[in-house]
Amino acid sequence: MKHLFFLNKYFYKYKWWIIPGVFFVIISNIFGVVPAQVVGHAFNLITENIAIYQLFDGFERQEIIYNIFSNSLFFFGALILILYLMRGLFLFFMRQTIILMSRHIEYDMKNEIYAHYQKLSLGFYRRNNTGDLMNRATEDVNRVRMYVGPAIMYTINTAVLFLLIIYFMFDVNSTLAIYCLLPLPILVVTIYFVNTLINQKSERIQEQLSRLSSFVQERFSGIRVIKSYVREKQVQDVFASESIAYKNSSMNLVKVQALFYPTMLLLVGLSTILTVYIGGKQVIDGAITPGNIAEFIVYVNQLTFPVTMLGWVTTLIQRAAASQKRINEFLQLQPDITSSNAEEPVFDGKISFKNVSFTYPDTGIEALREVSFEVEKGQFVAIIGRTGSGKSTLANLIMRMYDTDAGQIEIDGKELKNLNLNNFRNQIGFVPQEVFLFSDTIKNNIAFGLSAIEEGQVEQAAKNAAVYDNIVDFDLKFETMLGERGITLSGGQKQRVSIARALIKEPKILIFDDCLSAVDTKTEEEILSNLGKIMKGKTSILIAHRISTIKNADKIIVLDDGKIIEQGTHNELLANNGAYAEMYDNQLLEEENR
Ligand SMILES: Nc1ncnc2c1ncn2[C@@H]1O[C@H](COP(=O)(O)OP(=O)(O)OP(=O)(O)O)[C@@H](O)[C@H]1O
Repeated sequence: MKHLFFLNKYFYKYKWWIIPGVFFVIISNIFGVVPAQVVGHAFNLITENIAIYQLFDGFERQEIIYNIFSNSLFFFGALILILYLMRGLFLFFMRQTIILMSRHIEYDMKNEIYAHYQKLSLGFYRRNNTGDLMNRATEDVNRVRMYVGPAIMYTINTAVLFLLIIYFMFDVNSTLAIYCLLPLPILVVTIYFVNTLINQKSERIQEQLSRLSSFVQERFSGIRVIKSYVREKQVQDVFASESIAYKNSSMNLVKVQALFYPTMLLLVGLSTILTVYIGGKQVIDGAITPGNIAEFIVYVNQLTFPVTMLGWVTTLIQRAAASQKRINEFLQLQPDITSSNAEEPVFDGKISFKNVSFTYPDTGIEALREVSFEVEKGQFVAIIGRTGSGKSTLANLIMRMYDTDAGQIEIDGKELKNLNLNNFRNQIGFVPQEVFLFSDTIKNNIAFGLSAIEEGQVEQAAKNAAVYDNIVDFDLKFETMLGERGITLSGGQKQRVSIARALIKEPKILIFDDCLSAVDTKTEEEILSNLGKIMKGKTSILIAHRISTIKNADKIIVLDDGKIIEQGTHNELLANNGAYAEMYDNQLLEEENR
């Protein structure tokens, strides 16, 4: 329950919704309870008037008595109608305030969670799967909304109604009141247990459903593999067995649900029988009028629904508390990477690594060991090495996706940890190894890093990334949609769109993480020659596997098992006759054998 205290700040924020809301609940309940008394009076009127009417049988006055009697009845009928209309009106206001407030809170919470997620560092996204992150921001928020809206509304409603009815019941006759209310606690407890059972079963069904949907989603994404290995039948069988588990659980739930209403009606029926029986005895004793019995029956029926709701509300609150606990777990996480510096300098692009070591916290893999090197302003530096040697890790550290364990990274002589991170990242153009394009137009994908696009900027970036000719071949050119709703680009085209996205920013530091692997050597040369022009005077770091890509670099750093084993220019490294020279010979041999 304590987790729900987190929501108090929202109740405070929306106090001008909840206070009138409570007021409307009270008024609507007063209008809901008074008709029972009118029914009681009407009932008494009927019994008394019938007796008088019969007394005047055969007299002229009988007609007059009939008229008075029917007019009074009409008056009572109209009064009940007006009272219920007023109740309806205030119920409308109650929902318009409390339920609307819950929607506002839901909106605020989703935004708060989303904004917080974005602040958390890359490591957080590695540790938690996307499905879990999404569930907490959607399904869990929805459950919390059921608490801040319906649960609170029904609790206040039931409490107010209960107090009013109990007051009126005891005002009429306390013995009858006690007997009428006797079955209600049993109703609350029974409904609570049935509801808990229903919830447990629903939860299991929900889990099965999400397993089924992820299964379907994954298999459809991998449909090419399934078709080429002719595994449709096997996949279908797995799907059928998953579905049958879902079907059985659902049928199980229906059985419990079928118990719900009969149980409720049975207990309400019991209350009504008690009212009539005990009430009848009280009428014989002269303690109450027959109209009071009618009044009590209306009260009992009015209490049924709110009391049923109590059982439901209890489970709503329990579920909301569990959901809020999950939400809080992430909301209370502090980002590993923070920066408080507000300065916004323009960087020259000098980078120094001083004895930098880094171990991935989640796997314990030591990816970099005492790495030291310097990149001067405007230099073109290449990083090469076997797979898993730590090249991408090095790029991630330059962008401060992670903080180093030991040693330090300096940009223009200032420690990276002390820089304004957003300002720094804004001046970097990064092309990741695994291209990621959004389901959007090519134009928006290229201009992703810009707030405003100038005329011709996107086209120029596409030309620089040597992808312009491919794009203008599409019918919709730069407006072509990518992703699930649009076309699929080839691997090389994707890489080049991703390069254009980095180039359009005109970055001070450009980092290419092995992003030329899917382009042919001719296109690669074109891109590199364009880079030479665009990045003149600016720093470029190029991670690559092919020596042909990097042999013109000002400096080549050779990594092996997280350590720098050689660094220098192409010619210097060849003269060294070390690992680089060996790599070069091997690649030459491969080319000759092709
Ligand atoms: N996010 C991560 N969490 C844990 N370990 C990681 C992570 N990323 C990389 N590693 C590990 O760190 C080591 C270095 O990986 P890195 O991606 O830097 O190599 P690389 O030289 O870029 O390889 P490749 O040429 O194949 O891209 C590898 O052993 C890898 O398994």
